[in-house]
Amino acid sequence: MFAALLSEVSIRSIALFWVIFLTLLVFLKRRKNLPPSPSGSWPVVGHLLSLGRAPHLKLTEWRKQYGDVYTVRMGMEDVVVLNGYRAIKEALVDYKDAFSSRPNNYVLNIVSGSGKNIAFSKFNQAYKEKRKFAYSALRQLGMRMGPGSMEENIRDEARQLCLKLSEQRDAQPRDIADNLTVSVANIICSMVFGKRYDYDDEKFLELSKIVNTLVAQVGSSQLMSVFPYLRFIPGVNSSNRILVEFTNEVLAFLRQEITRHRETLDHDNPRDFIDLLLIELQTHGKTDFTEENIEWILQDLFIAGTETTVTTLQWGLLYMVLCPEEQQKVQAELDSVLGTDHGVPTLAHRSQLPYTEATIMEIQRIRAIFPLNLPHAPNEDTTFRGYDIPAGTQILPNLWSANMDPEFWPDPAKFDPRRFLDSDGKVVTRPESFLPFSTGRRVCLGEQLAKMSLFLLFNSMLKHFTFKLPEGATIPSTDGQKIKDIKPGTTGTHDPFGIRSQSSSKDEVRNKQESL
Ligand code: HEM
Repeated sequence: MFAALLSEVSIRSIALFWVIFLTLLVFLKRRKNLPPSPSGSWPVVGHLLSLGRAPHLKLTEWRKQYGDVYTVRMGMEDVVVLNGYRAIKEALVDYKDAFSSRPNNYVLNIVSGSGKNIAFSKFNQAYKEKRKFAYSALRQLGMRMGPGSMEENIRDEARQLCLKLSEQRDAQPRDIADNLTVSVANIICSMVFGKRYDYDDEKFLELSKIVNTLVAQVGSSQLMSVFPYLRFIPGVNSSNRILVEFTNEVLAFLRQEITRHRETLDHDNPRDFIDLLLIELQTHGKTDFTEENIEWILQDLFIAGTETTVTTLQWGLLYMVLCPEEQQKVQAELDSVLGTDHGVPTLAHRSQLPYTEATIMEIQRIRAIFPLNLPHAPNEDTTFRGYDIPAGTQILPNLWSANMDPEFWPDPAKFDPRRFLDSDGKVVTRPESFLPFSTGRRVCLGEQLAKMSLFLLFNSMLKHFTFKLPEGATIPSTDGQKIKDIKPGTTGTHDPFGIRSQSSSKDEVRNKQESL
């Protein structure tokens, strides 16, 4: 009986302890002074169930009710969401010293050696040096003129791409994503290794496959970022294994290239990105930036630079297919400026091709490939708009909400390149509420390269081909809900669609292959 009484007392004490503990927890949480939070957060999972498969849409919808800055619970973690151009710019530009770090993220730590690269590095001295080195190397390569310049390398890829597409012209309708991936990955290879690979080079195909799988795996492992303990569950931990294995394979490949470069390095004649980084490191060696960082930075360029550009091109072609009148306008402008003399355009044509330029901007506005940007975090406890945001809190700048904001973009779901033209028909420079590459300290490092690649590849394809859906095909959806696997920090892809690339007007490839 005594034992029974004791156990009853113990149970009561334990229950009482939990009541007090949970009350204190709730009380302390309330005192955090975080931005408001939507209702409907569940224990353990938080708002995850409400966010669904296209969180950027739900987060944009919540903006109407909870304002530009609010807090959601991702699992057990508070995440502050920034909506609309003003709040995003204020945080990332006006408060750039505060909001330039990255949060801890289990999956991103695996693929970045816990921040040894640039993209997922915390904001510290080492980050500043890595970014400065990489930025200056990209600039030097970008400024080279003539053969071997970045522009010439991209034009060369554009020629190869058009040749490949013309070989496949009479074949079955196809998803040309693989061709685009080869072109874009080769642009990075030319820049980083100083060489390109053939379309059927096994080593190159293997590298592309590994990089693609890695990017896809990061996308599908986001639940593990929220609940890292899932990695101990059999079945789920296979994605953990793939992430580790493939990251190591990419690094091993890059290490070989770095060794090859070091052995043949000529300080007076840097050939490519690796040479420039090695020289920079040897001449101005810094303690916070070592040779190990070089391989992680190179991996950054492949991971951040390939799928992003390919997905944008795919969206572009899809919109051209769905809006044939826009496709015709772009082709008419290309024809009027390039005539039949130029196989592929040059960057010098840019200023003469405003409609084409505006079309590429509209593609990037209407389908932001990083709708929720990469996650940011405050470097230290920060007061923002009257709220107290602790250091390390995950911040999601909802780029989608800016790019699709009806205040800046009337009828935002309509594909209309004219939004980016002024009354004189010139391209509006630096339009507000247009943030495909984000803004502030962590703005995309490859923005210039990406813009060059998009311009030269997109226009070369439209110069030589008209893109159509196969006869009888179901019209692919561009509904944001259909963008698959969009999670913070990953790119989204639309459903694969078969595109038939056809010669324009006269049923022939527009320019003969010799002129390509
Ligand atoms: C259409 C193509 C691309 C788009 C839309 C894009 C977009 C972005 C965005 C939104 C970010 C996150 C910025 C932030 O955290 O606020 C980013 C970061 C980054 N991007 Fe890009 N990107 C593209 C292509 C490229 C290319 C071609 C490269 C390099 C070759 C590249 C390298 C990087 C790197 C290294 C970062 C991390 C920057 C940092 O944390 O300091 N990106 N990009």
